[in-house]
This record gives sequence, C-alpha cells and structure tokens, in this order.
Amino acid sequence: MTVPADPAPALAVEVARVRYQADDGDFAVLDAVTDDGEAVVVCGPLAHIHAGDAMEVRGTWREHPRHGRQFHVSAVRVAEPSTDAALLAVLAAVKHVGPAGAAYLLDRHGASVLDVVDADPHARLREVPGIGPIRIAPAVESWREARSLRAVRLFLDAHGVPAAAASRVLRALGADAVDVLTVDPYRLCELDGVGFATADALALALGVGPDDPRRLAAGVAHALREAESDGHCHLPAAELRARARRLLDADPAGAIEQLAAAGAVVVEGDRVADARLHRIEQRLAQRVRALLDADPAHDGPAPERPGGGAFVPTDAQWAAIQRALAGRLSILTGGPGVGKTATLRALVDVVHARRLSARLCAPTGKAARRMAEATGAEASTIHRLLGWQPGAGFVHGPEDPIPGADVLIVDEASMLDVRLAGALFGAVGDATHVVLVGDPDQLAPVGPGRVLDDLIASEEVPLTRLTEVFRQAARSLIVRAAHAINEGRPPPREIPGDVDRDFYFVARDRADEIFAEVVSLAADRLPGHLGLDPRADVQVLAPMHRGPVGIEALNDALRARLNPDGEPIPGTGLRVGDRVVQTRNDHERQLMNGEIGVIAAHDRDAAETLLATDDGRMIALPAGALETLRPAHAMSVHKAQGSSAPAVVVPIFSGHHVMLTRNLVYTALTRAERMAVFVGERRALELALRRVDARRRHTRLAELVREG
Ligand SMILES: Nc1ncnc2c1ncn2[C@@H]1O[C@H](COP(=O)(O)OP(=O)(O)OP(=O)(O)O)[C@@H](O)[C@H]1O
Repeated sequence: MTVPADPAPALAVEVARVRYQADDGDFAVLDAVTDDGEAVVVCGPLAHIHAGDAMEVRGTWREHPRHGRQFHVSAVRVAEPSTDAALLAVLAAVKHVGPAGAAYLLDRHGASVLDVVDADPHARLREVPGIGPIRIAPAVESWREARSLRAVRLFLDAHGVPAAAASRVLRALGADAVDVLTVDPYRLCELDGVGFATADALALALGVGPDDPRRLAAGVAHALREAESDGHCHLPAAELRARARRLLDADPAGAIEQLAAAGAVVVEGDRVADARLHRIEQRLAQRVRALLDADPAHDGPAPERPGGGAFVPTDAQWAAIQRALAGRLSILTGGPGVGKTATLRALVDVVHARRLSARLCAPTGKAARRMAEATGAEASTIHRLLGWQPGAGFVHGPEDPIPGADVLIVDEASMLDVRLAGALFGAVGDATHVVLVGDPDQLAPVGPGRVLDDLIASEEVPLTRLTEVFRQAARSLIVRAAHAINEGRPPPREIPGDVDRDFYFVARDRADEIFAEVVSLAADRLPGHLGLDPRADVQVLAPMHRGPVGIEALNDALRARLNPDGEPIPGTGLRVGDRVVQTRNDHERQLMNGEIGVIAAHDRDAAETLLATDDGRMIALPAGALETLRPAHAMSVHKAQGSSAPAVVVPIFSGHHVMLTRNLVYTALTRAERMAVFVGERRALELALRRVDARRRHTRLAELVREG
C-alpha cells in the first residue's frame, strides 16, 4: 500500500539512471538528483526520459512500503540539457561518439557544446578521435536526428502535450516536424496511437479556437479515419456528423462542405467518403466489371473430367473448375473440409495440362505457405506477387500487369480489403483469369471494405459454393463444430465413435477460473499431451485486449510461465524469447500485419533485434521497428485471420459480450490444425451464436459492380 505524504508541487531534477522501465513502454522509475543535490526516486509516465536529461516534474511524494519515498509524477517538462552529466549523456548517445568522444567534445567546447556542434556538426564531429571519413556521415545523421528529437520534445512539452510521442512525430513528419505542427497541429492525429484529443490540446495551446474551421475540418477528417479503421468505406452523413460532434463538442456541419470543396471528401447523396478511399473503391468496381464483361482468354477445348485416380471431383467442384476457365472472374467458397483446397489443386493441374500458367497468392505469408504445401505449386503473398518495393509502392499495376498468370488464384479472399483488392485487380493483365477462393463467414478483413462478401452479394460474379463435408474431414470434431457454429448451433456434445476428439469445450464460469484454465492448458497441458512446443505451436485467441480474461493479462501470465528470464529489450517492454505479432505492414522488411515470430536475439551495441518468423525467416530489426511488435502468446482473433496453429485455446467469457459474434468464434475455431479447446461459459457461446457479425460495413462495391 502507498501512503500519501507531504505534497510537493514541482521538482527540478536531473536523471542519473533509468532504474526500471515497465513492459507497457510508458511507466518508468528513475534515479534523479535535485538542484540541491538530494538523491530522489521519480516514477510515472517517463519511459521517454533518458539518463542525463534535466526535467521539471509535478506530482506528489508518496511512501512506498518497500522502496521508500518516491515522487509520483503527473506532469513532466524536459529541459535542454545543461549539466555536464546531461551533456555527456546526450553526446555519448550519438553514433560513433561514445563516452570517450563525449568527454572530448565537452572538454573542448564547454557548456555551449551543443550549440557549437550544431553550428557545424560535420566539422566538429570529424575532430572527435576515432571518427574518420567513413564514420562521419552516420555520426552527423545521428546528431541531426537527436537534435530534431530534442526540439520536438521541447515543443510538445512546452504546449502541455505528452512528449512520449516525440520519436513517432519525428519519424512521421520528418526533421521539420515542429514547423509542420506549428502550421497545422492536427497533423498530429494522423499518427498511429495519437488521438484527436492530443492534437486538439496542442492546437488549443497554439491559439486555435474551438470553432476554428481548421479544427472542425480536422475533427471530421479524423472521424472518417476512425470509421475506416472500423472497416467502413464511407459513412452516412448523419453518422459522420454525430461521430465528429463527439470529438469536437461543436457542430461540424459546415466543415463537411468545406472538405468536399477542397476535394478531400466526396459527398454522394447521403454518403460521405474520404476522397482517396472513394476512388479506390470505384476503380476496383470498374476493374471487376471489366473482367465480368470481357470474353474468356483461355476458352480452349473443354478439359477432361478426372473419372478415377486420387481425386474425383464432385459436380460442384467440377463446376468451379469449369467456371474458372469459362470466365475472367469467378469465386469458390465454402466452410472447412468441403474440398476448396482439393478443387484448387485440381484446377492447377487442369491449367498446367493445358500448357497454361497458374499463379497462386494469398494475403498473408502463412496462408501462401499452406497453399503451396497443398498444391505443390509456388505461392506468394499478394504484396510479393505485385512486386512491392519499399518507398516506391507496387511494381505491377495497369501499365505493367502481373506476368505469367493465365490463371491467378487468390486464397483466403475473405481477408481482402478494398485497398489490397484494388491494387491486385489493377494489376490483372488482359489474358488473366482470376479465381477468388475463400470463406465469407470468416471475420471481415482488418482494413476497410468486405470485398469477397460484396462480390458475392452483387450476384454478378460466377460463384461455386461447396457445401458437402467430405468423410475424411467429417472425422474431425473441429470441422463438425465449425459447421454447427456457422449455422448458429452449439458444437455437438454427442461424439460418434469414428470421430477424432480434436475439439473440447471446458466449462468454467468465473473469470479467474477461465483465466487459470486457459493458461494451464496453453502453457503445460496441451504441449505435454500433444508433444507441442508451447512457445511456437499453441496459440491463445481472445476477443478483447483488456479485462480479467483479456489478451494483455493472458500474455503477461503466459510470458511469466514461458519466458520468465528473457533479456529485456530496453524501451520496448519486450524480451528475447518472446513470441510476438507484427501489428502493421512493414513493407521494407516484408514483415506484414499479423505475422508471428519469436525474438531470437538482441544486440545492445548495434541496437538491433533478430526476429525468427514463423515462416522460417530471420529478420534484423532496428530499434524503431520494434514499436509495432506486440506479445503474441495470446492475440486477437482478428489478428489471427489467415494464419493457423497446431493447437488453439479460446476463452469464451460473457465479459467479452460486445465482441462475441458467430463469425468471431467460427474464425477462432478454424485457426486450429490439430486441437481446439474452448474454455468458459456455455451461455457466452450461445450469445455469440445468436449474433451474426453485428457490425455492418458501409461499402458500395456490390452496388457499383451491379450498376456497371
Ligand atoms: N471430391 C472429393 N472426393 C473425396 N474426397 C475429397 C474430395 N474433395 C475433397 N476431399 C477430401 O476432403 C477433405 C477436405 O478437403 P480440403 O482440405 O480440400 O477442404 P477445404 O475446403 O480446403 O478445407 P479447409 O478450409 O479446412 O482447408 C480432404 O481430406 C480431401 O482430400
């Protein structure tokens, strides 16, 4: 227990040492020295503070039973470094300068060393012993970065905005970040993880009034961005106004017209869309329409239907193969075990037998790998197929379509959002047939739109829906339970003798019981029982991040069991040995949203971390690239789309009721390859079964394709 003691409103200190940094990358405990030379311990949201920084903090003194007297910080303002220790710390952090170079520079230039080096970094750093013609360029670059970072931090601090975002601001807005933000403080809320409220606080501090047209426009634009992250391609005007009003506490009506006049949004009847997203959706529809209206490119003699051998297609499966050859665009759908993959393999064989070329792709690396294993043909991610080049975008597009693809087969098509689908369809050449394969009952994609669903709903695209579950697959209780769930029925409790028991429902009622059971199953019992590696082969999937059975708490507990002694990676909350998931597309390193790996090593001197990805690659990540990694012993069902694991454990908890839908439970279950265990309340599962993906997405694709 902590006991409040004498309050002290403000304290000027210099940081001697970072004593502890919490896993959340926010909280830190620092050893510091006051202006009077008293040693103090300061704690609070200070993860962005370094040894050597001078700062003014506000907060209260508290007595901690074990750690003694501590200053709990509520607000912090970092000063330009002025003491020798602070200056040395700043200098030593510059690449190739180090402690010896720092001492040299301080000795030579004294208290004004920062200004002196700033005046001509190249000349001053070149004088440092050990910095020769090769090291000088990275040293100067590192100096400039550190200097810009200090400037951004001071700027944010001075305007009462938490400076923790400084490095992100710098990366997103570049060296002129302070100038950019002074002109348009709302650029701040374009950054991931920075809300409108933070940008608004900066704007108000810079003198922007509550009814300022810039503020209203920024509120509307932000509301549209948020809608996009909810999956919408547009919003009804009334809903947009309501969302913007919640952010602004002011009426944004005029701002929508203003944005429309400036070409930033498109208003069509009652709908308002971001102009760029609007164009992407429209172009996608045009490309789809063009494929539907075009003649087939490969309508040679009818292929011979296999009548014997390893695979004899059913009528529906054969129809799918014929449709793939008869038209430029077709869709193959169905749930687990209905033979989508078998059909796809047969299609590839038919294509090859005709001496045509097939190219296979999927939205995620893992799905592409599964596709390659199942068909024996090469398969790649869509990004790789389109030749993504960092900084330059996709190589293939309308001018330079995907080569060597008489037939292009796209698996896991339920994951296609309008952006990726737009890029893909934009790169389909004149002689290419496209086949989309997927299960529309899976969760909608993370990005905006719901392409597969919309194309099916348009009723314009030739479609084969496979429904017959094959005997082989029907032996799996996972497959049986998945079909039951998809039809809104609970998983079967009576298990026929010839069925493999690869799915269990462990009934538990209380949050703490569910939690303990999930952790014990994932960390000990399933790996022991099935001979699996608990760090790599068992995936806990949960609907929500917070709360007693949330992803965060589960990750903490699982990591404490599975990776208790991993070396911490400073400033990240991660440890060597952690299982992690990438939360954004990092095209430069081909590390895509949803990809999973284990942190294999960390080199402190080079500030470089090695990630061993699930698909067998070893990727070197600089410090800045770690921000988008999150612990992944447990992760969200949404993140797990398009991937799978030998064993999957899913808490089913009524506290997650806002997220519980049939599609979510179905998607979680179908991620399991060998074993799935649901742990929790039957009534929570029943609740989920009654709810078909509750949130409708505002999209126009079906309508646009229909209208032509
Ligand atoms: N025409 C067929 N005749 C006999 N067995 C078949 C036929 N088609 C598929 N199967 C068998 O049914 C099982 C499921 O097929 P497949 O793996 O292709 O389904 P899927 O729809 O891709 O399922 P999932 O989405 O779970 O991967 C396999 O064992 C496959 O060999």
